[in-house]
Amino acid sequence: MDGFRVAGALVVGALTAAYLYFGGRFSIALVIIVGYGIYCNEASGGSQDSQEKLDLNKQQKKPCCSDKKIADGGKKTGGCCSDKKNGGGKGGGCCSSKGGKKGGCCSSKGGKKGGCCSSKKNIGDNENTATEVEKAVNYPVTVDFTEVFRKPTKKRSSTPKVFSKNSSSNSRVGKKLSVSKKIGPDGLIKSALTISNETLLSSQIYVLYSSLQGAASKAAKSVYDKLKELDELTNEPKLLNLDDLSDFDDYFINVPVENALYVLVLPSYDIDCPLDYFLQTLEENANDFRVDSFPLRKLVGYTVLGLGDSESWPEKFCYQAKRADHWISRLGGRRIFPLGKVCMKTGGSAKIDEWTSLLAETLKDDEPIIYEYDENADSEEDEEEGNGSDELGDVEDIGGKGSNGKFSGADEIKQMVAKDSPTYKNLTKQGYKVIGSHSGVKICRWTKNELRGKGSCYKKSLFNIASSRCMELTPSLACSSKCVFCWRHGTNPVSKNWRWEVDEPEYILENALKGHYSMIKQMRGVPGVIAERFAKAFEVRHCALSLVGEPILYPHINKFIQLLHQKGITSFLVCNAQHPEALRNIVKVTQLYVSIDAPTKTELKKVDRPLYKDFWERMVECLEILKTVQNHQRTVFRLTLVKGFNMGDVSAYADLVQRGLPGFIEVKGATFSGSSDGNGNPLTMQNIPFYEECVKFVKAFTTELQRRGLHYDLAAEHAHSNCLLIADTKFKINGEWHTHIDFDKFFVLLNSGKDFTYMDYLEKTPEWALFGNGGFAPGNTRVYRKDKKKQNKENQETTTRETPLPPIPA
Ligand SMILES: Cc1cc2nc3c(=O)[nH]c(=O)nc-3n(C[C@H](O)[C@H](O)[C@H](O)COP(=O)(O)O)c2cc1C
Ligand code: SF4
Repeated sequence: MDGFRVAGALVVGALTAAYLYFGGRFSIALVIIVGYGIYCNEASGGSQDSQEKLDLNKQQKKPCCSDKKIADGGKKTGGCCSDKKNGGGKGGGCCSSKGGKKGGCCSSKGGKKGGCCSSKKNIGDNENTATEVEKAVNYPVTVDFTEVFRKPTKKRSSTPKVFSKNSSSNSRVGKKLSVSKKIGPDGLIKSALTISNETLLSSQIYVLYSSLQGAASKAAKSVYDKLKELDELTNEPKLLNLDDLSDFDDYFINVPVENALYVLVLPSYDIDCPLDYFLQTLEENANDFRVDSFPLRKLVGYTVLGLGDSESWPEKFCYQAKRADHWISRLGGRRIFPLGKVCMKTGGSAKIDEWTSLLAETLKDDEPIIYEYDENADSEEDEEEGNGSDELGDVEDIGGKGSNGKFSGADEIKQMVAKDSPTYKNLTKQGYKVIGSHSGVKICRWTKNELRGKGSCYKKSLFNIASSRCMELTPSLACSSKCVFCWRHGTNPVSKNWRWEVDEPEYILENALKGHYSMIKQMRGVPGVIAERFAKAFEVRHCALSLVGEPILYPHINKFIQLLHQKGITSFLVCNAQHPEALRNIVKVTQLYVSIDAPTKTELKKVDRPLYKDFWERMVECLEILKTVQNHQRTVFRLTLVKGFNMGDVSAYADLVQRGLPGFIEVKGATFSGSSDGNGNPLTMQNIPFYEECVKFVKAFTTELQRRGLHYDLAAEHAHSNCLLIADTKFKINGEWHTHIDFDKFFVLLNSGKDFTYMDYLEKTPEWALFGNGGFAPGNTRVYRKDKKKQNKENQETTTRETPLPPIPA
């Protein structure tokens, strides 16, 4: 066959040459030669060609040189190195075979199909296949860090420096972060992210802490001081208390600056504490489909230092720090240094120093920091099986596994204020009686004052309450806001919803009354106590449901109110306008308050620091409820004025009044409750308005309401506590204000079972309580403080600004 083709070629060649010799056209001669070539090729490859292609494909799935089958028997299929037969074969060239037409191999520049080794064209063709080959044999994948350790383009250095010893010429300049995927020996996909020390040193470090008793706050300060000493740092670190953050999302979904690095210093408590809310927020964000899956990838990195007590809480040692570490990692944070766990019982501060020094060294060290994580760890199953952890994460030992697959530490129903908690100690130290695990009573200073004939509270002036027979109580010490003027902020539990053990309403009322009466009893030796008032004080007539926290959070609030009424105790319920559903369902109360702490969304966020993201919508909904579903109640807007926060815009307040149409608007200047250090209350005396400023505000407010055609006017006042009352003019009957309450009538109506409204239990406002008359109740003797000028010798005060007062009364 070959001889025939050679002869044929000679004949065709000779004929073509003769054709040209006799003046034939060159193009036609070329066509003849090429046509013959194709003919020969078809004839020889013909039947074998398709099989050849198949074989070739098979070969491509295998490493070339070691393919025994090909080496032994391949004739026209792409052979390979050392295949002598194929060495000169036409169909399958190999090493150094320059002329191979098909299936070239090593160095084969011209190979067209199924090549190997360094044939450029073939490598390109087989790229995907090659990856599969690697996977199939589970080749170790080299993680290339080289592009990472380039100095970032910034002022610190003029010449780009290669930091890594592993760097190669392939590195791409300017990339700070490299992600390489590999399959670990366990078959799980792992990623390695690396970060340069230059990036760390030029980051903005935030030392964030939470502390109940001060240890974590001290530790955070020491970490902060130590990091501040690092000359290599471009930016001075910042020290922040987590309790002072008005919105965790500003730091844990968004980041304050693009080069932020967090160092968290966290204690652990197996009782309810503010840290719970922080952890709950992290967890919620990690599971919230509306939140970007890895919002904290924006961070340069983070690390957590946990403080705890391994002797007393061996199983829950630093469990909250571990949880924080876990959730930040789940949110995409890159751990740049291992979680520290320090037992504060044994050499705590030395260990904190050691951890901090190592952290500082790590920041400076230009060795690669490799952060590995298991991408499969995102599912709860993995958490359950402990797969979701890495060596540093150490998450599987955080509590046990709850029935729903979450950590038991998170699942356990805790007590809101357990007896051994710092909150409990704080409260009792300040004269509170904690009832059960979530309620509290405290005898109010006005109750004591009235017992001694020294004046009554503003509710006496505005609504006829007998302060000496009033019990101030909350069935929920926890709140869903962190108001700037709340003196309890920083230690009381915060939560959007109820998540604690629940005490029965009967139990709470019985023990609250016991607690209240025991506190009254203590007054018997106090000079000046009026015997008659003292005796009557053992028959509580009013219950101010406020004190601290959010009473409406308590799941049995309605039952509790009904129990009060059954005992002939009136109910003054104050709520924070964040729980519309609960408000909608609230039963008849003597007076229903809604706190309006600011007139606009921005200001409300600033003042109340609410936990709900839709806090404004919630408040607006509550106002609508007052106007509609609850319009049979005696409704009151309570405004607490804080200078510099919420005293600017009477018009915006008027908008809210239009929405809710309350019967009354009670305006009260905020009370100074101590300095901001420690309790997270940012107010100073400069934020406490003078009474004159409150009056000015109220007058402007009333004018604005009237300008809008709303029938409100200034009705009463209690100058002593910076308090004024604006009322709907429907309470001005025959030219006389009726802002007071006929309590007997209220109970008669309530017990009648008939429908009734607030207009059915009114009482005339006495002269002394009307606006302009000061509101100091008769039967009491005004006492001036020694250091205070007697501005008014009558039984009347004008301002409370000079002396810090106790917390805001109900
Ligand atoms: C009531 C209470 C509960 C505690 N629970 C734990 C705990 O579950 N795990 C732990 O490791 N440490 C626990 N501790 C120890 C504290 O975490 C440790 O004392 C820490 O230093 C307190 O920090 P702080 O002073 O900043 O609040 C508890 C301490 C108290 C008082
Ligand atoms: S201030 Fe509040 S708790 Fe105190 S007596 Fe007046 S209404 Fe009652």
